[in-house]
Amino acid sequence: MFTSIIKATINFFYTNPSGSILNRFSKDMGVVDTIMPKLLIDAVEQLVEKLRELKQQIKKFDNILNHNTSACYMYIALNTTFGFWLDLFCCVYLALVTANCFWSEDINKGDIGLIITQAIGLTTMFQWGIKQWSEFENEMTSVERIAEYIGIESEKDENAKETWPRSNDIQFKSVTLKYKKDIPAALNNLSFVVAPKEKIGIVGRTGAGKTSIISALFRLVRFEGCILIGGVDINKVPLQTMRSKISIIPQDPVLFSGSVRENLDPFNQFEDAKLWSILDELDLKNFVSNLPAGLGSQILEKGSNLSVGQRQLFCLARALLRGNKILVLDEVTANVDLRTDSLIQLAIKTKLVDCTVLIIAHRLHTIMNCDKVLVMGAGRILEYDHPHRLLANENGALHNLVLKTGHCMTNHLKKVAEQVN
Ligand SMILES: Nc1ncnc2c1ncn2[C@@H]1O[C@H](COP(=O)(O)OP(=O)(O)OP(=O)(O)O)[C@@H](O)[C@H]1O
Repeated sequence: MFTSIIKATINFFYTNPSGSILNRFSKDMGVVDTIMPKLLIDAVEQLVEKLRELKQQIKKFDNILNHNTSACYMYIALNTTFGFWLDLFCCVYLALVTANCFWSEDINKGDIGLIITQAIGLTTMFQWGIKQWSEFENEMTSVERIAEYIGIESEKDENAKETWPRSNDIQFKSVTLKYKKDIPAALNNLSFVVAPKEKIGIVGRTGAGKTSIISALFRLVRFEGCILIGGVDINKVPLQTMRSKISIIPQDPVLFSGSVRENLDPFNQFEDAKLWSILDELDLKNFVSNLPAGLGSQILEKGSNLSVGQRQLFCLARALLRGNKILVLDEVTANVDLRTDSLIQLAIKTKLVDCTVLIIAHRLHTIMNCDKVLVMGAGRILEYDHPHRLLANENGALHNLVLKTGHCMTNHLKKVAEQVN
């Protein structure tokens, strides 16, 4: 660089300021002399280090491969040796049998052939049996490995509270639920309290958010805010425990292919007498006892050999058996005849006295006996009070809903108005 600069044309010195030329001789030369060699050395060191690690890895791999191959080799060698000794043993046995045939005078000559072929058949069977047994023994390692995992220590469920819930009150605190980010919330800052043993009817137009309340209660969808049952945040209770303590009878009742007994008591926890008494209470006793095998009679997948009403009643029977203190009925009476409807209403009144019951209803008369009615609209609470008090308010949401349901309920409304007056 120095020689080139010395021999440079004068034009170069006109166009390049002396500071810039000095910079090449000071800073740039400094970088080339001090920093670059260090960087290069570091880079090469890293490469060498990697190569060394790679070499070690290859050694390790070779070692492991050697172990594996020697184990395989031992296995094959042992198998071959075992086969060899087995063959030898059988040969000795055959030789002894044959020799015995020749030396023994009692044996007919014609039988000798038969004895030898039978002995050969026997040894073949013996060899095959022993080989299969030894294979079986070898494969037992899989059983051992499975057994090892069966016995592993389970994670301790610190939060599992057998006693939960101590009381069956439900409290929604500012619950907001959104199914997707870019759509409006299905529940909007919802807060209400259900006292223990209260029967609450949940009504509202389609899409108002009734089912979403249940989705939040069962933690089917994530929500903001909190829901307390018995004073405990349900998010802090293990999901399995939480769901097992709330019974739900969905609109489409869940029955599976199996006996009546299995459908009522899937975990076989109750005596037949208890099952019959529940069936009796729900007016199903006659029906089941007239079936060919009583409690052992078959119910088809989804209960397709039962009417919708019977399916609902069977589900209700199952819920009653479980004895959970919180029950959710989702549009239960929407598709049933009036008799089944009144049976379900009666069961709620008489059998579920100690239970907190949430009833989502389209048929408004079904929730008129409830302690309170929650009227939903666009994910918010429009009204929440005793049904008769709500009906008395002519501008109220429930009053309007009832007016839209037609003649039968309007009469009911008149009666209520008379009672209130
Ligand atoms: N899985 C879902 N994904 C996206 N949006 C949903 C989903 N389920 C419900 N929604 C929306 O959330 C809102 C409330 O629905 P929800 O099912 O709670 O109403 P509902 O009152 O039970 O209605 P219905 O009486 O017709 O059953 C509706 O706008 C609905 O479109």
